[in-house]
Amino acid sequence: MGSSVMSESCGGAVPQQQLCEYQASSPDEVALVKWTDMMGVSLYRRDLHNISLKLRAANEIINYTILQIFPFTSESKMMGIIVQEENTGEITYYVKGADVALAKLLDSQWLSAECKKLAADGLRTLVMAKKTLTMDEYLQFESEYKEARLNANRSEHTTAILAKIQRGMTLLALTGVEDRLADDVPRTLSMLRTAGIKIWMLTGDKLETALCIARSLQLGGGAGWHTARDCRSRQDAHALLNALNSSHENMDLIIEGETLEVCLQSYEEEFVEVLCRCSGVVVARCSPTQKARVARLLRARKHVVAAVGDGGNDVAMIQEADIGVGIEGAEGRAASLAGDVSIRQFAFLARLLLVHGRRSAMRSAALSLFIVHRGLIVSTMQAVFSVVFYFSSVSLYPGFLMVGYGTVFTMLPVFSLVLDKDIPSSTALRYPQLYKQLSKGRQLSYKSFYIWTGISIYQGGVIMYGALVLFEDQLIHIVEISYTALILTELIMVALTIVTWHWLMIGAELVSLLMYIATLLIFTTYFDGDFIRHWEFWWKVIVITLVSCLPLYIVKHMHRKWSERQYKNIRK
Ligand SMILES: Nc1ncnc2c1ncn2[C@@H]1O[C@H](COP(=O)(O)OP(=O)(O)OP(=O)(O)O)[C@@H](O)[C@H]1O
Ligand SMILES: [Mg+2]
Repeated sequence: MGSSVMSESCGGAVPQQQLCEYQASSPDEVALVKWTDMMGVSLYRRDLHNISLKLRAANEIINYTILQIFPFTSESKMMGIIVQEENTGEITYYVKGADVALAKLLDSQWLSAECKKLAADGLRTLVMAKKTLTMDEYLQFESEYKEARLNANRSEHTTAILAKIQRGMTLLALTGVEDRLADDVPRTLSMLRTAGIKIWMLTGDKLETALCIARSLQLGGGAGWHTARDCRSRQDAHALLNALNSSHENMDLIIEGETLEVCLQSYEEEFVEVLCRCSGVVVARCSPTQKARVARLLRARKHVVAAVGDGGNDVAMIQEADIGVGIEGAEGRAASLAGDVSIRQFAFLARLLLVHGRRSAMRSAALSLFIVHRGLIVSTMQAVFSVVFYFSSVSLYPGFLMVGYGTVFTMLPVFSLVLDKDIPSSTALRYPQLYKQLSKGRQLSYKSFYIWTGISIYQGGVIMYGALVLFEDQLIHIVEISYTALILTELIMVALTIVTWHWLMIGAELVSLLMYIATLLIFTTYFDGDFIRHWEFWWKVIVITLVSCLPLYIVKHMHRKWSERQYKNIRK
């Protein structure tokens, strides 16, 4: 009955089961249509205006004309359709939706008890109901509905008109569809948890279904699931907050979207604090806006939020989060189009975060620090030069050399750092706890910034002071020696930083070096060509470069050996 269920190429003499592929906005609908097919009633044809059903046993085709469709919205949590049977002319209004929504229309004790039973088994429940309308009733409804849709306050008016024909509906069926988890989901979640990531599940499902799924996913890591009781008022929220505050530190909490809303309205700060203390959080019956709100609340408290979703109802949350990950799958492409990153399976999330995420954080940090280093070292040299020459404003290097320094001589090796891999992918996946180190922010902290500032000042000072005071008195020779030492220092520093060599990195280093040697030989205006051929030039350059780089190499080597022994052990 779903407006979005479509059957393709079902006509003709070919047995339809072999050709049909059903498509729908929700996988539940496909499951239901496939099930009726197995039972002998198949969806034979479906277009915008007609539905044909085939009763296999009687070899009979029943045609329906679609009179109205009421699409699913997360506010109403149901969808409806009005159809007219072609032969009898009977008009029927069918509705299917969440039990909470339909329970308001049906007076059935049986329904809620059965729903709970199905949900406790982890099944996604849908309730179906129908009502037969006379032609007069339908025509009156149609004209009122049309009018309501033209009204400025459209949604309010249409809801009121719909409520009118929804009176006196009869329960038709209750279905429970298993939302089977993909194979690797529990393993992926446990890897992410080991990586220090807190996992919250926000779902539109019933509380019982959500709890069952959360258990099978082993989502909680605490002392057991605590179900937050319903809250309707500020007093309820206060009582709940007190109860939660006094309960176990490490509990796992499951709460309904509406209750969460009430609690947040009155005690936002306190409640978010309680939620953050829990080791597992599940919000059931969560509307798309509530999902987005949760992401916003956490971001406002300086947590980094990655939202992962696969349905249209996750789009708002994905857009609200720091990192939105959309999964392309049975529920369409809305989430994957909205996300910053799109993946095909939930299991790829582990690789996305633990390998690529970790690596890009490391690489961005290394690149940023190197760019600081590259700029600061040459500024220090200019400063030393100016100070020695009585604060004169003479530029140490002519513009052409400065351009060369910033581009062809150093750019390729520095940028090739984005190809560096500190550990192989398999190791990053085998030891998710390595990801945890990122959260300490050591890669790009004030400390690392100051260390690199210190290194730049030391190296700039050594190169310039060495070239000036220790060895030379001719300006062109000072320029030549210091500039060569500077380029070599930068190339050596890149080489010292690289952990895993990529052939492009070797290429970048060699190309830069060759370019520089070629420049030395060709541009004799800036360099004294004869001096380069002198052994004196080279040993001076080598001594200065060694003094600037060797201490760093020793310190770095010792640091790696001593302080990161644990980390080094797993670096294969
Ligand atoms: N196409 C539909 N027709 C009728 N009812 C639906 C439809 N889609 C969802 N529902 C009902 O509305 C409820 C809320 O749906 P919603 O799409 O917000 O979340 P969900 O699909 O249950 O879970 P998730 O957030 O994990 O995707 C569902 O649990 C279901 O009972
Ligand atoms: Mg859904």
